[in-house]
Amino acid sequence: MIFQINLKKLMKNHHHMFQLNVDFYSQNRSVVIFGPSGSGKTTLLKIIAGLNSPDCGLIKIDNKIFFDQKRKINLAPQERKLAYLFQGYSLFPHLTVKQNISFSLVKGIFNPRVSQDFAIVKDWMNRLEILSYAEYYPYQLSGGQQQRVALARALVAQPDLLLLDEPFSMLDSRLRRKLRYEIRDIQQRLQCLMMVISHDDEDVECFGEDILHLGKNSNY
Ligand SMILES: Nc1ncnc2c1ncn2[C@@H]1O[C@H](COP(=O)(O)OP(=O)(O)OP(=O)(O)O)[C@@H](O)[C@H]1O
Repeated sequence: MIFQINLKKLMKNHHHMFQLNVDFYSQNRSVVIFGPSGSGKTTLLKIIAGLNSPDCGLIKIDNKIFFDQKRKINLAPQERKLAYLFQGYSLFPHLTVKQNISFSLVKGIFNPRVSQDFAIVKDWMNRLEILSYAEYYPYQLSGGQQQRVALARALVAQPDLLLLDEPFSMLDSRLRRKLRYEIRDIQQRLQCLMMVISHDDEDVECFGEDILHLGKNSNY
C-alpha cells in the first residue's frame, strides 16, 4: 500500500470546533484531495507535511512511517523528504525569484550559495515562464507569478512526495494546462508521489489516479 492515512484531529478555538477524520488507503502514486470549503483539506496536507500533528492514528507513505501514535513516531518535516506548496506561498521577501527557488537546494537564507546559478533552477524558471523575473523580489510580482515561483521552489527540491494546495488557483487557463502536464511529466520521471488539493475537474482528470473525498460533516 502506498498511502495509508488513518487519523483524527480536533481543531478548536473559542467559537468553533472541527473534527477531521480520515481513513484512506491507496495503491496509486497520485491523489487528488477533494471536498467543500472548510472540510479539512489544508489541515490534512499540513498534518502530512509534519507542520501539525494528529491526535491519534497512523500516516505511512511508501513504507515510511511519518506518524504512528502507538509507536510514538512523529518525523520532523525535514525527515519526510517532501516539498509543499501552500496557499499564501510564503516566499522570502528579501530574496529574489532565483534565490527563493535556489533556497530548496542550499537551505538557509544567509547561505551565500543561494545566489549561485543552478542549471535546474534556470530550467524550471524557463518552464514556468518566470525566467525574465529572476532578479525580481516577490513584492514586484503578480499573484500568478508568485505562485509559479513557489511551485518552482517545490519542484527543484526533487522530493519523494509533493504536496500541492491548489497550485494553479491564480493562473489563467493556458498556463494551468501547460503546468498540469509539466508537473505530471516530472512526477512520472522522478517517480515521486503527489497529493494535490483541487476543485478543478481537469486537475482531477490529470492527477487523480485516486481521489480522497473529505465531507462537510465534521464541523460543530
Ligand atoms: N488553527 C485553527 N484553529 C481552529 N480551527 C481551525 C484552525 N485551522 C483551521 N480550522 C478549522 O478547520 C476547518 C478546516 O479548515 P481547512 O483550512 O483545513 O479547510 P479546507 O478544506 O482546506 O478549506 P478551503 O477549501 O476553504 O481552503 C475549518 O472549519 C477551519 O475553521
